[in-house]
Amino acid sequence: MPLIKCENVSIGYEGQTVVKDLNFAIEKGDYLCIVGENGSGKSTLVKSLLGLKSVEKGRITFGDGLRQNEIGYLPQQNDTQKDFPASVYEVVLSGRLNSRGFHPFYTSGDKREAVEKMELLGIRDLERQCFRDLSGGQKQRVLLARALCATKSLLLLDEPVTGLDPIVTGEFYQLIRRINRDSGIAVVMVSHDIESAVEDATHILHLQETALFFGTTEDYRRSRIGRKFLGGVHDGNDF
Ligand SMILES: Nc1ncnc2c1ncn2[C@@H]1O[C@H](COP(=O)(O)OP(=O)(O)OP(=O)(O)O)[C@@H](O)[C@H]1O
Repeated sequence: MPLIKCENVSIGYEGQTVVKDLNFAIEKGDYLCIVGENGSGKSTLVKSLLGLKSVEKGRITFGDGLRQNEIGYLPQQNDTQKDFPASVYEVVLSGRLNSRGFHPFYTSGDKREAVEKMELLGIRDLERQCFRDLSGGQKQRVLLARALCATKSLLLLDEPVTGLDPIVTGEFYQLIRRINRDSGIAVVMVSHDIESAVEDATHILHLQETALFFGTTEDYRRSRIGRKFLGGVHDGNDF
């Protein structure tokens, strides 16, 4: 059974449908990149996967032990998050909040988990530092550790490398790859960087009002839509 299954899903705002008739599934250990132009509905779909926005039609179901509140989410960066006045440790630990339900206090297990994730991502030495004083790359590692504290099976990353320089971007992709391959955690990443997406992802969902393509990366590379967006198709007759 898939971790997430979307069947005939349409989502919109005040009667205006933004994405329609989406069908795709995410299995354990998959690495899915969601690509598409600005305004194609990527973040809207993310909100529905997280349960923050209801669907107009169709259904999203969760399986294989995943519950909707156990998705490890790394949101798109905004200025408020950048200035968050908390220590690295507090930010990472807050990843445990979603699964705590009505229990407001962290357990020793939660604290152990936060330390483990900081070690895994090489940020243990930053634990007492204020989040807002970190570099962009360090902040993303902290937010990734936070997301990992929230899940055992699925990470959802919304444009995680925006604003990072090419070296830090490469390091970040490498981390995600390692987590996906070594821990078997499924990754769903919204990305504008199609070229890097096809390097790492096992599956591609290309959105443009609906799914222009959903399937394996290999099939995407061979498809007309894939070759067009990867720069391989130059005339209207190519197939
Ligand atoms: N809160 C909202 N109310 C009304 N319309 C919205 C809202 N949020 C997004 N939209 C519209 O929905 C469409 C899809 O937006 P969305 O942010 O999901 O696209 P996106 O693919 O994530 O874009 P980008 O790549 O620029 O982040 C756009 O036309 C946008 O204007």
